Amino acid sequence: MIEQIKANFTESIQTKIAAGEVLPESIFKASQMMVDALIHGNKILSCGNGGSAGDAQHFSSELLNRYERDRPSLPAMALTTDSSTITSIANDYSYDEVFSKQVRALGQAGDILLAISTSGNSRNVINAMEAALSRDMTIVALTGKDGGEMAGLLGPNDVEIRVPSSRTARIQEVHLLVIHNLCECIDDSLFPEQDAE
Ligand SMILES: O=C(CO)[C@@H](O)[C@H](O)[C@H](O)[C@H](O)COP(=O)(O)O
Ligand SMILES: [Zn+2]
Repeated sequence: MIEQIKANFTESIQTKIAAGEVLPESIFKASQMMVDALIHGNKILSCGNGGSAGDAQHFSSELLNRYERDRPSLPAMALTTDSSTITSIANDYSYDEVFSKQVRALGQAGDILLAISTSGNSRNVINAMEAALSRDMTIVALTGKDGGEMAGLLGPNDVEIRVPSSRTARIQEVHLLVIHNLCECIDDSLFPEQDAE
């Protein structure tokens, strides 16, 4: 197991190095889409399953509260947190609808959906993207592997940030780094005068 643990560290580091070569432009583009939405009074909704649900909440908490510097709260909402809403939608309709029904209720034109899936094939995330497109929202998709079905849904105004790995855990580890970079770019763009701690 010790060798396996070491190999996991090595693989994670190598995945981050590979991602650092190919993802910075799309991360920056996604951050500027978010900045533009926030400047215009729009908000960011986020969703994903399992570890990606945690990532969706990690991102929204950093906008609603803060990332590294004191600055005003920014409007974001994870669609993964309201157990009453999620269980009733899953119970009465389908688990595939748990995010899309919330997007149709809360999403407004100009808002952004941060859609997170390592496979790109989670049906409830795909349905949330379709709901977002029907609401004239734009999409930032964090994916991995071959981008899955999610990659094929994106238009020219959307951004896919696809981690070059086929292993779910390694992809998730890079997704968190992507989220922190998005937060840093947003803060630098909107609040350049506030110093990071
Ligand atoms: O955290 C992990 C694995 O590291 C799991 O909970 C994982 O997120 C779940 O299996 C998800 O359902 C996978 O969904 P996705 O990334 O393919 O959309
Ligand atoms: Zn995990």
